[in-house]
Amino acid sequence: DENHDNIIKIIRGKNIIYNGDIKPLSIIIRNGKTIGIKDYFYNFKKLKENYEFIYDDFKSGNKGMVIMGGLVDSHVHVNEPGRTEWEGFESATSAAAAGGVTTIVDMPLNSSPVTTNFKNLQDKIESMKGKLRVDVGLLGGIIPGNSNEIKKMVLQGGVLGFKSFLLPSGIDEFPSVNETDIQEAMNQMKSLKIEHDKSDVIMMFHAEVEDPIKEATDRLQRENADPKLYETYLESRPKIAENIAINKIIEITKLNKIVSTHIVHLSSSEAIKQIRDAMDEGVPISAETTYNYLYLNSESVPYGNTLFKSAPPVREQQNQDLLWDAMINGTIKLIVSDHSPCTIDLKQLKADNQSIGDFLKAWGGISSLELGLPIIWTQCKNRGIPIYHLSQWLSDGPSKLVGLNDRKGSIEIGRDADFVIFNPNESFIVDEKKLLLKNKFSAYNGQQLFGVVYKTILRGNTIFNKGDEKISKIIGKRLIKSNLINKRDSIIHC
Ligand SMILES: NC(=O)NC(NC(N)=O)C(=O)[O-]
Ligand SMILES: [Zn+2]
Ligand SMILES: [Zn+2]
Repeated sequence: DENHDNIIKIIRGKNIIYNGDIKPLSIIIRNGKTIGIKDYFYNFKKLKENYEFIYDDFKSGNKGMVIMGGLVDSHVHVNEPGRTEWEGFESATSAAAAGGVTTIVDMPLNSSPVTTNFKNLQDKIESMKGKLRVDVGLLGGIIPGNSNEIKKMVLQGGVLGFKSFLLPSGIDEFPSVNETDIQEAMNQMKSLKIEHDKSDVIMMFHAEVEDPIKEATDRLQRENADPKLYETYLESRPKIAENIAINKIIEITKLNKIVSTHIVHLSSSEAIKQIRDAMDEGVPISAETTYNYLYLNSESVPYGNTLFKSAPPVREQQNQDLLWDAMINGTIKLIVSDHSPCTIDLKQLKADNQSIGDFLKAWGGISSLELGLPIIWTQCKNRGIPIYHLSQWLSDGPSKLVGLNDRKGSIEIGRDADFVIFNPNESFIVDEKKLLLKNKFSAYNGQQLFGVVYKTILRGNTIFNKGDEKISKIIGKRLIKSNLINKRDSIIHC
């Protein structure tokens, strides 16, 4: 395939993010892998073989371009098979490529069937064939009574981890779990770690409990609060719903010691301290936050614009600032999209962009997969945060979470030659109609963002150039953890 042509390819740039720094370098690539990182003025004749440039700003002039490892987005709801009118592998991986994202990890819902057993996993893998524009990893789902599916989904299905909800997910086929269900799953995960030589994978949780949300919602409805007012929705999902859930997960993780757990899409800044204290005690727990919680704030959500609805909710500006503090002090090490698109009617909106939706009835999920790099860079630029953090937070953090960091993440010898080339000083106004996503409605429409993607490279192959309206190379692969690839059990490949 495209990765065995044995030709030496070179990327030479003045501003390459490498090893926590940004400097002029030449990157040597062969068969889809980074095999050398040399000085900008390296004498390529030393290679003693033909080579070609993928990108070289020595002649063209740098024009401020920055090069970093391709983004890894470990929290994407692709929703295929089944709900392909919401998204699908073709549109999701095309949007990813246009956004400099070279790896995505698909959540076990809102596809139908949900990925909660080996058979459904095979259906999912079948549905991926001939569609992948970037590399894709899969997560399984933990629901009541399916813990007997865990080992097979890892050892033969190659899932990178599991996800479960502590309250209803919004999808009937994917019910929430209680402590008993979690412990049953944990027992299987421990066995994977001990009996199957460390074939352990990450266990992720949607961390909100239901009671505080029910109480708040009932009170708001008794008070006749306006459901089209974002404030009403925000009050219906108080931080304590996250704080209690996270405390439960920390206790379960402490009890089970060797199974690593992860809090997805942390929004409550009040939970940062308990997560940090647990991490400092050596509890194998981590947390992510999302592009949305680090860019948007509740004060700015327009009346009735349910495109801004997610669960947990986008909270106040002050909460956003505290999440940024947690990024900078290393409590939160990764930022993901939690791309959760749906059709516009499920948002209680019409396609006219003027309509007003009911936040309490609308689907919870914000669509942002294609915009992560400019969303986060714009915030970093405004907050004076050095640009090399992008590689740590948007590439290395997510790839470490799902055990892919031997191949995916920041630029490094031995890793896949995945890169994004972008201009951090150039801005654009988000035009939702130009997004490659299937449902072209965005909470970010009209925003001025800095960081224009010029080129995306997947394993040494250019898959996107600025201005491309479709991604024609279909060279994405399904990703399985390296220690499982050569397992005696037959891994099913897509
Ligand atoms: N079923 C979903 O897609 N849910 C997602 N929805 C959000 N975040 O609003 C999520 O991650 O919980
Ligand atoms: Zn969730
Ligand atoms: Zn999600």
